[in-house]
Amino acid sequence: MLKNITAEQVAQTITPRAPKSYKCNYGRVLLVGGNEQFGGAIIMAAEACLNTGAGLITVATNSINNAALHTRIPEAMFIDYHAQELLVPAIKAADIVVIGPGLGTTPFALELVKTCLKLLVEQQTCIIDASALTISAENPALINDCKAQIILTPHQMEWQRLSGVKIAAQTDLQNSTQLAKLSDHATLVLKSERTKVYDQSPTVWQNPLGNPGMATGGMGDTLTGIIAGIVAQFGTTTNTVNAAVYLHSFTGDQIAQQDYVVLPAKLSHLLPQVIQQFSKQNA
Ligand SMILES: NC(=O)C1=CN([C@@H]2O[C@H](COP(=O)(O)OP(=O)(O)OC[C@H]3O[C@@H](n4cnc5c(N)ncnc54)[C@H](O)[C@@H]3O)[C@@H](O)[C@H]2O)[C@@H](O)CC1
Ligand SMILES: Nc1ncnc2c1ncn2[C@@H]1O[C@H](COP(=O)(O)OP(=O)(O)O)[C@@H](O)[C@H]1O
Ligand SMILES: [Mg+2]
Repeated sequence: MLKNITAEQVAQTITPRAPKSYKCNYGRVLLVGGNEQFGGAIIMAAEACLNTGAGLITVATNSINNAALHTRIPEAMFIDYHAQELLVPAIKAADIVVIGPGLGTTPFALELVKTCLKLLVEQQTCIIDASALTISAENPALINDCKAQIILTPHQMEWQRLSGVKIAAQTDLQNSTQLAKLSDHATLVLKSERTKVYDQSPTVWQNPLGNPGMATGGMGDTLTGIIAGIVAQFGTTTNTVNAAVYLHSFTGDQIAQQDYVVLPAKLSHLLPQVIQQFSKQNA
């Protein structure tokens, strides 16, 4: 059954912060990605995650990206992703691990995906995006064996690679069947001009918002960061994933009222205001 995500559901999910709280109440997120070529992808994901309100953010990336990361968001901590002795404890300490934006598909990237997916446990959430999806397409057991709660965020070509379902044949029934084969505890955010969210139930959720100004590089990296930030604070459920998808497009639509193209950085900067607006609706 196809249902639209609604503003009311989002407002119910995004609750105001408790006065007696501190950073560790809002989730510890580790973002892994960004090679020599694609550092911007993991920085955009981290910036969106920060602006969504995650309590503590660490970025494990190529060291070449450190200066750019800290120029943009000094709030984020940095780990060189080659440093196993730092990476392994960071994976174990995280509530949420994002893997893939700008990671590339080299043998080293494959080793990183393996390290993350094998170490994670049931209480953690892993958001698998971009290059990590392409890598998993070649190594499907990685997702199947991962114990963490899984959120997959493919665009249509990434989903074709991962599921084997051709873009033209990506109907709800096919996607649900293929998702269940990949993992019995994964949520699928299948991105398009009208993104749909699939869990292991017969209900498929459709995002009613979004605009073609959002068709620009980095927009999916930004969504990944928002999903990480929302689930870090409000738990991993279909509702929280839906809320993140909705907030991303809602913010993009606000910007497109004036702007021809929706820049990911601008979307990220508007997020704290938009999320505050939703949090106050049921206060
Ligand atoms: N500033 C940066 O550093 C950026 C780096 N990026 C990274 O670049 C790497 C490759 O990702 P890409 O997605 O660019 O490349 P992919 O090769 O995974 O996907 C692009 C290909 O898919 C096809 N395609 C079909 N339907 C599509 C759809 N609905 N949306 C998108 N593509 C569709 C395109 O024609 C193209 O051939 C990833 O690691 C990604 O994170 C991107 O996130 C863009 C920004
Ligand atoms: N025409 C469109 N209308 C609405 N949303 C769009 C449109 N084109 C792209 N998007 C959104 O932009 C994002 C693109 O994701 P992705 O292709 O992974 O980007 P990138 O990897 O470059 O960051 C998705 O969230 C998608 O829903
Ligand atoms: Mg992408």
